[in-house]
Amino acid sequence: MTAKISIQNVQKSFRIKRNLNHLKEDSQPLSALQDINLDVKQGEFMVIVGPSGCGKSTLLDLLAGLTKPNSGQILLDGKPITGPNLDRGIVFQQYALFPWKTTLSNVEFGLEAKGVGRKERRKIALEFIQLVGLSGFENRYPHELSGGMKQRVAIARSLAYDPEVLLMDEPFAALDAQTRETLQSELLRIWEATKKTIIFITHGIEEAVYLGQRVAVMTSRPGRIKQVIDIPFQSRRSDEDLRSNPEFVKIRHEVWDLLKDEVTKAQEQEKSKSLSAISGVKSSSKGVANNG
Ligand SMILES: Nc1ncnc2c1ncn2[C@@H]1O[C@H](COP(=O)(O)OP(=O)(O)OP(=O)(O)O)[C@@H](O)[C@H]1O
Repeated sequence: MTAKISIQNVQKSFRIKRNLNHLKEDSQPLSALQDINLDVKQGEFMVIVGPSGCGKSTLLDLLAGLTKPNSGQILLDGKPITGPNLDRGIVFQQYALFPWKTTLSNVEFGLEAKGVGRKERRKIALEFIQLVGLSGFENRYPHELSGGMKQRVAIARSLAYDPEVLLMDEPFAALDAQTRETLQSELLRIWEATKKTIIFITHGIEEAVYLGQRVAVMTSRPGRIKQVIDIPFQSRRSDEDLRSNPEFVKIRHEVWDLLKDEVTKAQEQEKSKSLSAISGVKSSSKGVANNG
């Protein structure tokens, strides 16, 4: 069976300036992603977890079609992704809502772009506002909503135009712990109701194990897929507190074991990046002084 999404031998690098002299030849490649191979099934909830700076957002941008890989390809239903399209919905960490539009208009926005008529648009938007638990807040503006509510609007907006795949880039990272947990279980309910394929990026291990049917663990930069772990829980939304279930705790440890060396490496990379940035600033300001 063809995978819904197939990431094949994907590499991505960026050119970064070595110092503040804006000379083209003074840039060097930074390898962000290397040899990424991952197939995601139709209707699957796939979580990608990795340390800071390992290339998670870069991977999501590639899936969204916002950037292109240097080599390799990403297929959606067997066809290469060549740019952004309404077949993929995206929810970012920052709410990305239009501040001048109400909840209803924000949710209707993608439908408008898809050419859905006014009456139908309203009907569909109201259904999704209800699905995310925001009935009664249709006429509120984003500044009148809490962080969690704004993220519900963003989810409703992405789902309303019926994308094939929902891409989520740390959507709950900016929320307080209680709101985050509530939205995690709400998201599972919404996923079960809509049967969408979801690719969810996080650096939270507990979040990954709670949400994912499979969890792909990434290495530190250049990001590769270190291992993909199957999460065996059938229904995660039972009354039982799954997070304290011994099996859950065991898998959480397993993911942490895979991740901890990568986190240490990522921290070392960050440290040396800051140091070279400082020395870059020093040498470039010296350059300016010498030139003067
Ligand atoms: N446009 C860009 N130009 C240059 N370097 C970039 C660009 N985008 C990302 N990078 C670099 O690529 C690497 C991966 O970045 P990315 O944002 O994908 O990581 P991440 O895993 O999402 O990090 P975090 O968890 O901290 O958000 C980082 O070293 C980052 O500095």
